[in-house]
Amino acid sequence: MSIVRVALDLPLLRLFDYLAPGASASDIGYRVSVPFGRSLRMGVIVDWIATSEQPVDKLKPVTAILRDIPPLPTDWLALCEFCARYYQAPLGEVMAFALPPMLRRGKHPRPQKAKKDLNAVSAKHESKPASTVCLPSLLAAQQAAVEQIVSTTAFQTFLLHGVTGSGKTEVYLRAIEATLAQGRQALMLVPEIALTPQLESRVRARLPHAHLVVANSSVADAARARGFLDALTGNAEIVLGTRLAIFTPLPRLRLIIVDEEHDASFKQQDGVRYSARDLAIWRAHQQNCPIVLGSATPSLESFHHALAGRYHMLTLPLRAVAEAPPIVRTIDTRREKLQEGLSVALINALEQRLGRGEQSLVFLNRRGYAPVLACPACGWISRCQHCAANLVVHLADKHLRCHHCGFETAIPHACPDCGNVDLQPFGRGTQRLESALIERFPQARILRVDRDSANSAKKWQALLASIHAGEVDILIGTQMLAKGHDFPKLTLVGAVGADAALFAADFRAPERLFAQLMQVGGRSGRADLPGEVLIQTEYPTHPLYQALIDHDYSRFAQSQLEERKTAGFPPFTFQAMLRAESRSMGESVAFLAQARDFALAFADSYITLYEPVPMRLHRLMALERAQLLVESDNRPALQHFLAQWQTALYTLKRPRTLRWHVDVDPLEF
Ligand SMILES: Nc1ncnc2c1ncn2[C@@H]1O[C@H](COP(=O)(O)OP(=O)(O)OP(=O)(O)O)[C@@H](O)[C@H]1O
Ligand SMILES: [Zn+2]
Repeated sequence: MSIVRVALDLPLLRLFDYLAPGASASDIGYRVSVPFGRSLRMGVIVDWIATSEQPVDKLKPVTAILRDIPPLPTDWLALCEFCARYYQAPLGEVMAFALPPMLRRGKHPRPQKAKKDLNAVSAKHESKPASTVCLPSLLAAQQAAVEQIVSTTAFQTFLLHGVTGSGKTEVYLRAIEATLAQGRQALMLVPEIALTPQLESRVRARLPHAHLVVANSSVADAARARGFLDALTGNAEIVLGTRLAIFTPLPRLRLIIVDEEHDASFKQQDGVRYSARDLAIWRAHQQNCPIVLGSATPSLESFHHALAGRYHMLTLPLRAVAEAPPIVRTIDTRREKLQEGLSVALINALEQRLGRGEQSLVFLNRRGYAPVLACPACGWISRCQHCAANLVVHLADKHLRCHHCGFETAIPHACPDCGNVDLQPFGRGTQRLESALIERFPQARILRVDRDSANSAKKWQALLASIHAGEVDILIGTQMLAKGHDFPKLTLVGAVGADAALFAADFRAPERLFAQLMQVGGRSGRADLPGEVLIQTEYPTHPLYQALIDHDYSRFAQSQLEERKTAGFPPFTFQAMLRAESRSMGESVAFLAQARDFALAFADSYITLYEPVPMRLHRLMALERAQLLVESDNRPALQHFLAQWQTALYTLKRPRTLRWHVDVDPLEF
């Protein structure tokens, strides 16, 4: 018998066998079209076998094996298998996600007309570097980092800890260049789509002849499929993309770079809940090649591994161009009546920059005008009908909007409960800050950059261009602006509203706040002008702010690690979350309780199962959500437990509308 085993995109943990007369082991990795129920489905052949556990007369024949593109290579299948196993997802779902949409549907892109010479495989990176580009001579620390990376021929995880503006990107470029010179491929991951264009142009400027593929969800269907195939066939030399790029097949992969490795965007929060950074490390191990995790504020997980000697730490302690890092100060707002959220000290500093023709950035990580609209007469507040969240006031287009489900409604003229016409916006978002600054500095050119003002790639590029052209005096931005950008005329960063994150319930909140402030502060004083960072706070002596003032990531990180150790949080324990959502909280909790009882029967002493509880955002899009935390200080034990549990969970009785999923190494609580 010639039988193929197929992974189908179904929420089932099993594979499916089909008859495939004439098939052979060399068909493993081809996409295949098969009958399923009353329709046809696309899948991937993951095995070729002689006998099935199913009776042969029950097996249906495949409809067609699609050999129009080369088979997906074994190491790619192995990556998907690992991802499925580790993150407790069906293999077919992982593969469907890992393939570009066009290939997943069984189509393939039309071959592109040969582009004139652009990617000509001939005249590229021969011995001398691209002649027209003038290479900066590396600082000693950069040089040392590059040498260590390029001289490493086997698997090794490097943690490139470099302060903002220390020239990490320069190190990546050199390492990529060396990789390409050996005729190998490099993969570079960035946390956000918004960061790909500028990096792409830097790579292209440095390696103009290299065949570069960009992989992210905003790339058009055909181009994405073509990029995937270019990588698969070995034509592409550099793949640059967001987390999904980790699934690009690369037969000659020799170097992986994960920029801003601490960024939570590397973890997918729905569907297949994988961490691209962690998969990248697995992939580097699989390929026996070096991987570089870069950050000014490494994740505590990575830093912990580096301290323990599992990762090799490379440090860039100095900025590459500016003399000194920006001076960081706190502004004590305890005794001050703020003017629309702004302290006198910050206003003066902004004024000074205006006078000198320099740029400033006011950082507030909350978009909209105000987080809630309230009625002072009766206590009504704007709540989302579908979520356990407030509707945010968006004055720019006169709407109340839920930032969780997107529900929106016009701002009411009067209180829906008592008719009072004097409704008050409470708190402050970027739009409100913008109005306040326009009022205070009428002569200044003020630009707000957040997901509302930059809601398309085009708008975002236009905003960036006008900042670079020096057409802006004061920028107002969320964390969108905090990452990766180089604005030479920016000399002042003011942070407002940061305190909120100091006492958040999430144990990762301080880590995120520190990273955000460090990163946004790092936007200032990157060229020859000195930078200053002012943090408005009611807790000026808080150790987190003190560590920022001293530019001491390491002190902050070590004290956080101490706290995590005492509290038994990651990276000292490993976690997984079982979540359920349904039309009633009772149902969701009951399902989890049942799952817990079930688990108690086989969970060994390594496993701690907590009680099911409502999630913090306990209602989202009219679904009531609960979760159950599982913890262990032994990762293999946790993995073993989850695999058993997962199988059992599929058999549990549940209301038809209830959905559940497992999230391994969750970042959201
Ligand atoms: N050795 C060098 N000599 C001169 N200029 C350099 C050198 N290395 C980097 N630069 C320049 O310094 C600036 C910052 O470098 P780069 O963007 O690589 O830093 P980074 O660490 O990646 O920054 P961040 O993480 O803060 O975005 C860039 O303008 C870059 O061209
Ligand atoms: Zn909502």
